[in-house]
Amino acid sequence: MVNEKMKKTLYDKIYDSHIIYEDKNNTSILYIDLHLLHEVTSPQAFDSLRNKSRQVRQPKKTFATMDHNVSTESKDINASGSMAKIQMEELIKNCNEFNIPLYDLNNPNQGIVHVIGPEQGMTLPGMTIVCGDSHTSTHGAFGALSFGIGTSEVEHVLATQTLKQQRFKTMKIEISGIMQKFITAKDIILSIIGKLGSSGGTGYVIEFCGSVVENMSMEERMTICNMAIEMGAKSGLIAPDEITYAYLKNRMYSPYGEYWDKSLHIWKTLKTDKDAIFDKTFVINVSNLSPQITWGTNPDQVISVNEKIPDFNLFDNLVKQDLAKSACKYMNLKPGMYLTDVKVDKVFIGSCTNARIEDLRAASNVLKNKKISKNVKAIVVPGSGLVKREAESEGLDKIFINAGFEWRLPGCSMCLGMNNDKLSNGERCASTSNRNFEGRQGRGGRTHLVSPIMAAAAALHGKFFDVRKLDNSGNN
Ligand SMILES: CC(C)[C@H](C(=O)O)[C@@H](O)C(=O)O
Ligand code: SF4
Repeated sequence: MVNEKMKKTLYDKIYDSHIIYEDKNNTSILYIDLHLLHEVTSPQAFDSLRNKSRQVRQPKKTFATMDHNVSTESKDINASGSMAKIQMEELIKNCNEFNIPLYDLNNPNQGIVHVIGPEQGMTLPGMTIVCGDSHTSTHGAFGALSFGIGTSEVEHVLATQTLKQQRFKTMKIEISGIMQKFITAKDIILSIIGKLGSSGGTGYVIEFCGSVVENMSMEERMTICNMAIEMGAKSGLIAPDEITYAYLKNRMYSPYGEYWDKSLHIWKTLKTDKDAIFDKTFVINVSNLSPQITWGTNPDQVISVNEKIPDFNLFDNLVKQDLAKSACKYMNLKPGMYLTDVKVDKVFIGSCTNARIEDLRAASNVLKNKKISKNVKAIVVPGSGLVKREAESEGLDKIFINAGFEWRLPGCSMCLGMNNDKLSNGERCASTSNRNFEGRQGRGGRTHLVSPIMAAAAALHGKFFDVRKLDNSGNN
């Protein structure tokens, strides 16, 4: 148990303030402030609740959206096939029965759960937030303790608004240096995952800090926390500050009037104490960072755009060598190759990692007055209805469409291919999403994770391209 006089990390502060009960083995029951639901991981939880004749304890602290298998071409519930239809219909039925607000296909603000939570002001500093979805870590960008849970835990939270938890270890990742032009939050988090490995964060909640993080927008911070899970971490956290408050002011569910002032007062205490001790610390300077691209089937198999695919015989352990070998085979690549010599078939700009307004602004800026390669099929899928409308009001849709992209409806889409947006066998994709596992975007599909501007540059050239070398004169 943490001694009250001890200096605390931000994680400990949030954790401690939500304990309802803690036993001598440090197992706690935590109060949950916000529970987010989507169509894929909630149906069994509701069924089970119904079977036990239980109610949803706090329907007003629960929000649902349809995102994973919605069509991005039509608002028709039948458009993504029968399984998708069943899951969406179940969600509608369950939300009606239990009085839970639902962002359904016809809601103008429907979108990816991790995009709409923050933009509607549901996600607030100091909260505990859960969802049956691993990328719930995204909400940590606001200084909220947020993590993914399994379906039986979804049921438990629905019924009790609490969750059994163990205290996790804490890791501090300090990001310093200067972010050069064309280097994005995506490049930073990919390079951190590359250095620490896909299990480097296992057992930890990671607090990201340092001058680079302090200067980041909320969109950039969300990209960082979103991918903390890809290094195995329980969650990512960033202390709230003026940038956080400015983002949250006047959002739909943000506190207002005197509640805003009271909240600010509390939010300002949400910082790791000066001498608090982390279980592990990692420091990275990003001044010399180049744009990153994954070459393998795991987010930690990543290189700079100007590097060759590594000779895995030089890797220090056999497991890593084997993984790299099979990844190269699946990806149809060889050590020593440059990805800038490799053609792409599809480009996907979307997902809860990189489908927010700033991501679309950045990508469209690269595409302005240019045409994508004839050999590439490219889609842009805004993270939410709000992002889509905002982008359209700025004319970004026109830039994408004129360049040759398809401008789609919001959803998870080709991030995981649960709708019709998939890669075919052997197709290669420059994707702004967060996972590149075998078959992630469709059976036999080959995914390379990149930033939105690197994805746009790949679309223009028909192969991977160093976005820093783009000609701004209007030629590709
Ligand atoms: C479908 C869902 C359970 C899954 C997750 O938890 O992450 C999905 O969102 C993903 O990104 O793979
Ligand atoms: S966009 Fe991708 S990573 Fe995010 S919740 Fe949807 S499927 Fe999961």
